[in-house]
Amino acid sequence: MNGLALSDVTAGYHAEDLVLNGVSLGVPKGRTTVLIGPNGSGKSTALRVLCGLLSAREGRVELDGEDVNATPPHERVRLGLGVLPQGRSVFPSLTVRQNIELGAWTFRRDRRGRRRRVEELLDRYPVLAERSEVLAGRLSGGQQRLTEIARMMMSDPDYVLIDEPGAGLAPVFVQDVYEEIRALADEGKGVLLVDQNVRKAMTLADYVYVLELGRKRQEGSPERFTEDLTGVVREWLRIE
Ligand SMILES: Nc1ncnc2c1ncn2[C@@H]1O[C@H](COP(=O)(O)OP(=O)(O)OP(=O)(O)O)[C@@H](O)[C@H]1O
Repeated sequence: MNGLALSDVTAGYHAEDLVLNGVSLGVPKGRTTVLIGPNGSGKSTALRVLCGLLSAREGRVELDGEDVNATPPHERVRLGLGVLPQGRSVFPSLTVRQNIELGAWTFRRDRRGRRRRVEELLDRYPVLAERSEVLAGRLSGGQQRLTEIARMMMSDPDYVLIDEPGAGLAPVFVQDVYEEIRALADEGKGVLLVDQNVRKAMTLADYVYVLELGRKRQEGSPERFTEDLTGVVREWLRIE
């Protein structure tokens, strides 16, 4: 079956405790799937299992029908997975172009292909093209995040995992980053977005999963949640 999926997955960091407890979710191509839940509910852990930084103890991790639980992260990139991790991950003392080139794992034996792909991405993101030889540390937070997106796009992934894309960004840049995420789904990629900014994430969502204490609590179309979003969030925060 096409899609990226967790099926009945249990996972944890220490032998004695489980962080994910029988979680199933699916990320189809061309759609934005949003994963929300209170702090510590296991959202980032689910992303780690999907990208291969943590193995599932039980259950299946599927990429287009193939069980990839034992497949290392770099191989998953080759199979079509892209990751935008939480927090800043540009190298400030490298140029924008060099930062983008760092996503070239799939082109490591193809220098010409690598150069061509960097140029394609600079064409796609004119803001970065204008600053391609500038050190990434001198860019605004929004431009740094865009550089990270361009780096992720070097391998032209089918699925992208995005963790808290607006965190640490000034509000004026947040909207641009969400627009870019929308564009990724519009061009056919399967997007899995983990976000604390529930309202913002809902504006992009085609389908929503709610995690609580490592279990799937609810799932459905965003309309279902927007009607009672305040109620859901109040419940997390334990507001009476
Ligand atoms: N590297 C780690 N080693 C040990 N425990 C961890 C590690 N990362 C997360 N945990 C624990 O796993 C649980 C789930 O954390 P996770 O980061 O997946 O939650 P989250 O839903 O993404 O939370 P947040 O919204 O705060 O980012 C928490 O209890 C956390 O303390």
